[in-house]
Amino acid sequence: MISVEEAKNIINSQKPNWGDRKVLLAESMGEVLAEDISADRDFPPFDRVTMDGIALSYESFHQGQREFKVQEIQLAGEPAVALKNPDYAIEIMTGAMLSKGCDLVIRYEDLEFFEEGNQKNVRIILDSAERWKNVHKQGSDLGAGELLIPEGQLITAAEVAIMATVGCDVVKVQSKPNVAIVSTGDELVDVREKPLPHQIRKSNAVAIEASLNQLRIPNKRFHLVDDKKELKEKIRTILDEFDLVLMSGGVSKGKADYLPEVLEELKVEKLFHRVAQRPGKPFWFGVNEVGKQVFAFPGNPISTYMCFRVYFMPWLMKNLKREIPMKVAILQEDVSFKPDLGYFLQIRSEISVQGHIDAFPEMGNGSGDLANLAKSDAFLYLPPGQNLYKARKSYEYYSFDISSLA
Ligand SMILES: Nc1nc2c(c(=O)[nH]1)N[C@H]1C(S)=C(S)[C@@H](COP(=O)(O)OP(=O)(O)OC[C@H]3O[C@@H](n4cnc5c(N)ncnc54)[C@H](O)[C@@H]3O)O[C@H]1N2
Ligand code: MOO
Ligand SMILES: [Mg+2]
Repeated sequence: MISVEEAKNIINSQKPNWGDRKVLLAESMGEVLAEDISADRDFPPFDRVTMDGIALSYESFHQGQREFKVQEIQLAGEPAVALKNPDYAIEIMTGAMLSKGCDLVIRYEDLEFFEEGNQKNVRIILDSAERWKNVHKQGSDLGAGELLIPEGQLITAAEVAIMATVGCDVVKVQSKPNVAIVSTGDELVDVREKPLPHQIRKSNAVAIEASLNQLRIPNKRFHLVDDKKELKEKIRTILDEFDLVLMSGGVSKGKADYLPEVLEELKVEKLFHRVAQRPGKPFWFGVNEVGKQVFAFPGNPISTYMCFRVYFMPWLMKNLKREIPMKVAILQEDVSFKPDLGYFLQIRSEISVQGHIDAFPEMGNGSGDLANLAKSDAFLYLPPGQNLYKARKSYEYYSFDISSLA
């Protein structure tokens, strides 16, 4: 049996490759870039005027000239006009290409206009200005061909804006895994069915399906009966079709717990079976020859959900570049737990006035007590090696609410 930390390390050492696909830029938010994005031209692409005002020759201004004839108006979106000679200035707008022969822009706030006959003139009421004032010089941010966003970066609104400006209307992103969710067990009936006295509804697989749907991870749910031959045939096909498999039930020591055997017969190499934890001790994890992972969670509902949340979710999100930040919460009551196992305690959390997470134990009746899940909203990890966990200490915290990742 291995420790919680060892199990996490083994899972985290799996580096999956789910390939890539092309998506429309407008649908790329939250995806991970699968290509480098480079500048298609200089940033900015021309000497860009940054203030509404006039463009003129710096040399004339520097020599002390303060009055100029207004030659014409140049708006943003028009090709650059040429200054006739240094006695002229051109009225120019923010975003326009700097007029040819000009290397200074003075804003309207520093100008006075006056007429001489039909000629519109301008007077600059400013003592000094440097060359290129109010001009965002071509290529000053980045040169054409230089790297703007590296492959592997999460796409947020900032990346979308940059990609739009370099003309990427379609973008290559990392694919998300196509996940098979497999529940096993002859006692299980569908959610819509009315169970007979010896049956129960299959809640585990539905909870996983809903969580994956929230994160927009493609998935499909299967149910397999406790028959070794059928399990082997169906799991073989599922492994062919899907990138990874999440299973629930059938991994303990029962007479119908065939999964560890079946998976090894299908050449899924066992990387661990059994973790020193409660709940979830019989957790099985392996990988097949082509690198597809199988997470076989113990069937008790809290065990399945705990292993999904604590082991699978952080690994999945890390590989989608959406690392889940590790949080801690402060235990509010002493908790006694004797077995030498890591204990994932169900807790109800409250935010204290100081902004900490306070954790109130909601013990319930063990890993089959599904009803207790509704009273709690997170797991608190109490590491092995002690019998009494004192109040006011901080422990790793795993919230049930994953909506911030969606
Ligand atoms: N002799 C031993 N027996 C058991 C051990 C052990 O170490 N020695 N471990 C116990 C622990 S801990 C757990 S957890 C369970 C794990 O059992 P399995 O993974 O083999 O799961 P099943 O036997 O198929 O089912 C267990 C339990 O969970 C219910 N279940 C299963 N799937 C679902 C589902 N999709 N939705 C809702 N409920 C489900 C199932 O009906 C059983 O009640 O083994 C202990 N036994
Ligand atoms: O430890 Mo088992 O996971 O149900 O209680
Ligand atoms: Mg069993």
